[in-house]
Amino acid sequence: MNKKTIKDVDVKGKTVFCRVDFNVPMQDGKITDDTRIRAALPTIQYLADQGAKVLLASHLGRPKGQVVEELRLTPVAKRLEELLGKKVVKVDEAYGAAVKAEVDKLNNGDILVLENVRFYPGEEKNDPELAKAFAELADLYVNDAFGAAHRAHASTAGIAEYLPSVAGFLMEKEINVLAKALDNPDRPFTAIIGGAKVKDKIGVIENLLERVDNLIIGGGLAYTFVKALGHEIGKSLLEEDKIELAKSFMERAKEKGVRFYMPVDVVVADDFSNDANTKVVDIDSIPADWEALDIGPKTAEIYADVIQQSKLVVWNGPMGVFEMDAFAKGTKAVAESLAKAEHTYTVIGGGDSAAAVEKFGLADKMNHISTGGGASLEFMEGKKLPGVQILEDK
Ligand SMILES: Nc1ncnc2c1ncn2[C@@H]1O[C@H](COP(=O)(O)OP(=O)(O)O)[C@@H](O)[C@H]1O
Ligand SMILES: O=C(OP(=O)(O)O)[C@H](O)COP(=O)(O)O
Repeated sequence: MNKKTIKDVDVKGKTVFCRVDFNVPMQDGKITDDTRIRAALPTIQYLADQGAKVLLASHLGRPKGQVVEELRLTPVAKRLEELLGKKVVKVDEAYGAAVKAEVDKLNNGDILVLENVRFYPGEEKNDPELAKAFAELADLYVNDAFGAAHRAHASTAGIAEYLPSVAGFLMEKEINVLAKALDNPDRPFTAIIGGAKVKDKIGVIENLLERVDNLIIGGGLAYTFVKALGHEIGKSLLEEDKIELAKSFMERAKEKGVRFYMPVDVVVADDFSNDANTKVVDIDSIPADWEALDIGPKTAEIYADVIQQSKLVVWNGPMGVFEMDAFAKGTKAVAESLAKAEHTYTVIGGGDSAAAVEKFGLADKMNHISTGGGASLEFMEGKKLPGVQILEDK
């Protein structure tokens, strides 16, 4: 990464406005997965150890510019305190006189968690007045919120106009892993693209086709490709208006010498439910009234073989409706193959694929699980992330 990081600046005695992505899943006021808090610890710990006064800013959920009691960052600050084993102060606003008064009380190495930045309408509008108000609290801006790096908001982008701005360690790691994969991959390089809609993955498939050796397609989006090959797909997901695009992707793969893998068999169901009747059929035999909700065992075996032979695999999107056990086998087989591939560097592109790997208890077997779903997707599309662009070049 050609951006300055916290290692390139002196932070001792400085007040640092550190944007993190503490947008964690919550249920009944409890954090159900603290991965994102843990992922930010190296930066927070380093800043504190170096003698900075650390202000932590994050969004939580989508409160749309107003205070939503359940979306306060208080439980997050508490969890952070437990993880760090040291006192963390929490304030109920994110800028202004009351916050400034708390900041003035901080000693070097102290940590203060600000309130949910999306309680203010200016945040998502990237309002310069709000950005300035955030900047007035601090001497330095650190962006460690990779998961929100595709958002040009006041605390992820605007603030950098008013303060020296550098990346945190999580941001640096995420960008380095993804950039290495796209620009200088170890080969064979395989991308596995699944999930629900072709529409959401067009940019990623387009960009990856220029870079990979193998492209594996699965999930609901596969059936638009299957249809494009002339097979009947019954009631499986279809985006009629993307059939021509699917054809053009397959043609482009041929031109580029990219091996394009599609399901050869599938699990079909007579209902979109865990207790539906199911059977495994070949890809050219999907019954008219049934829908394909997972890849079949032959397909899973082929995909697993390709994974074992790859040096680098990037995975985005499940192979089937993995939330229901009846249709989780294909996604599980891919996850297990990745877990077992010792000579393969495995990158999980956030979102549902990360959730699937967690669900199967295989997270610690992956080399890199991105903390950003949308952000890693946009990066893999070749888009510039605003939260990175605004940081100072090395
Ligand atoms: N064959 C299928 N039919 C319908 N939905 C599917 C199928 N395969 C996967 N899905 C659904 O796709 C969803 C994930 O899609 P998406 O949001 O595009 O993935 P990601 O979050 O990994 O980018 C999951 O909820 C999953 O149930
Ligand atoms: O959870 C997030 O996105 P993700 O689910 O795509 O990884 C980020 O915190 C960004 O949140 P947002 O999509 O409300 O801007």
